[in-house]
Amino acid sequence: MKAVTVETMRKMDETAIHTYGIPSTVLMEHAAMAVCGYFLAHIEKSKHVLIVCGPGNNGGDGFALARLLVQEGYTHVQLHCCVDYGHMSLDEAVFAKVANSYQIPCSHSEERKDIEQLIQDADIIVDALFGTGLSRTISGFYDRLILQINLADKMVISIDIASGIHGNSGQIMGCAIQADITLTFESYKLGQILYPGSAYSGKIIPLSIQMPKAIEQMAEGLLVLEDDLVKTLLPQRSSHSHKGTYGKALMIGGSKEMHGAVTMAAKAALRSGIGTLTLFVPDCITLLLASKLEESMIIGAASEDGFFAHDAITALKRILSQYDMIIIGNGMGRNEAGKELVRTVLESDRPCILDGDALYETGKITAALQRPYPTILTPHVKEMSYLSGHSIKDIQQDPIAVLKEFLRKYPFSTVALKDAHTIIANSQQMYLNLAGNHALAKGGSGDVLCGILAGLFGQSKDALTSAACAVYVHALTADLLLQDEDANSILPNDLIASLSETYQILREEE
Ligand SMILES: NC(=O)C1=CN([C@@H]2O[C@H](COP(=O)(O)OP(=O)(O)OC[C@H]3O[C@@H](n4cnc5c(N)ncnc54)[C@H](OP(=O)(O)O)[C@@H]3O)[C@@H](O)[C@H]2O)[C@@H](O)CC1
Ligand SMILES: [K+]
Repeated sequence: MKAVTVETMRKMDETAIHTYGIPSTVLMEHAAMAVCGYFLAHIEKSKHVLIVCGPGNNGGDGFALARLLVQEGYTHVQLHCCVDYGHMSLDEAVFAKVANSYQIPCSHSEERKDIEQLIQDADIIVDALFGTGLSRTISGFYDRLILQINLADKMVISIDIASGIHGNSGQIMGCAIQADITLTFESYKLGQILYPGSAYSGKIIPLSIQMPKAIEQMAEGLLVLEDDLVKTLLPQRSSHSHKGTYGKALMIGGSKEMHGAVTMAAKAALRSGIGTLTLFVPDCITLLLASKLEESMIIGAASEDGFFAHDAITALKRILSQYDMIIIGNGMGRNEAGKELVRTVLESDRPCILDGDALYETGKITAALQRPYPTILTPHVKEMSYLSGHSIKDIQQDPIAVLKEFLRKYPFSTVALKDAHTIIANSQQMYLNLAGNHALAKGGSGDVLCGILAGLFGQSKDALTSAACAVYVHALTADLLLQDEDANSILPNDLIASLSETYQILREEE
């Protein structure tokens, strides 16, 4: 499954229609059948269903759905149509006439109180106002209608995309339906993944409308991470292997006040298959870490006021080349010595992972990212702002454009841009993660992700796939924990303790 732009979705529709010769009304019927299938599985036939139809094919889906629901035995189906036949798209008019011939009640009133009554009588409102064809700010009658629906506090199911969200940017075009569920066709639309569109979409459920498989495979878009895909990307372990096979990693970080960050990153790396792990930490926390981590080696470097001191740089230069990969940043804090440690790593030829404070320091020396060696960065939006020079608002509005620009500048980099929906990208390809939940919004969660990434990268040596897998494993672990525990109480250490279960699930054969 991919997340695509409106233009790509339109091209996919056109290919199905013109190259494969599938009539557009057949696609619309398939769309309505898919939505009807959702109703049959989740919604009782006695519920009062109000379907509000706009002027385009999204409205056509609504009319086609009305007929199917009635045919399946739904007893209270009511349509509200916002335009007359003359102002409908051709396909919508076809299905509007069919619904009419079934004598499904259809209101056309623009009177506020009439619509209010329909809304009050409904248990479920189906939003078929606008789909991917929304082209301008919503105003007038539609604006009032959307407000009335939002205020009614009924269950709202949006067809394809919550009306009012711009399908590419996720911006709200004046106003938007606040959906509980969005049943989206064939591919996710970028706008429903990006903020603020994602906040209006409710739970997004993709449904197939039986397009030829090759169309989606060829389409340009972000690949959405799912169990089946991650199973194919996850590094395999071989029975003929030894610790050297799975990476010799050096993890640089920690400080007197943030030793927990490097500890959790280390534990997650160890539980994600790294071959050997050596920690390089300020010497004031060496003993503390030694008492918490038995499986890793620990090198204490010069410290000052609880952070790395300048002499740590010379020590690092002496040992750096002995390792296959470097991880730097977790709990390191921000000081001049830390910045020079980051520079030392970036000026070496070692593949590296930059996390936490190392991302902040890298923001001051971005030219060093032009290195021709694998470099994985795991910024959240604020850290991406340091790295890219773009404002947080710009990044949230168009993360894909910011990522593309960044990766054009630093083509050996791989970025996991962390947000509610993390995007993982290199200059060739992008993945999108939709798994995970708010239990992850806690200090230390990012360190666990970094550790998972280190473990997987040590095994696969492939920056993009290990970053994609790490993000998904981290998120899926939180989702699995949420089945039995409350989000308040799920801690980063619980994620580490549950990693084995997640890996087992992802290694299961179909
Ligand atoms: N193609 C296919 O094969 C399939 C497509 N499918 C379905 O079709 C949907 C896309 O259909 P669509 O392209 O007709 O767009 P949609 O959003 O329904 O309406 C566009 C209309 O709205 C109007 N309009 C726009 N903005 C406005 C505003 N602010 N205020 C007022 N009016 C506004 C616009 O006017 P115009 O810009 O032309 O002046 C035009 O009349 C897609 O999301 C999916 O649900 C499925 O059936 C599967 C097969
Ligand atoms: K809609």
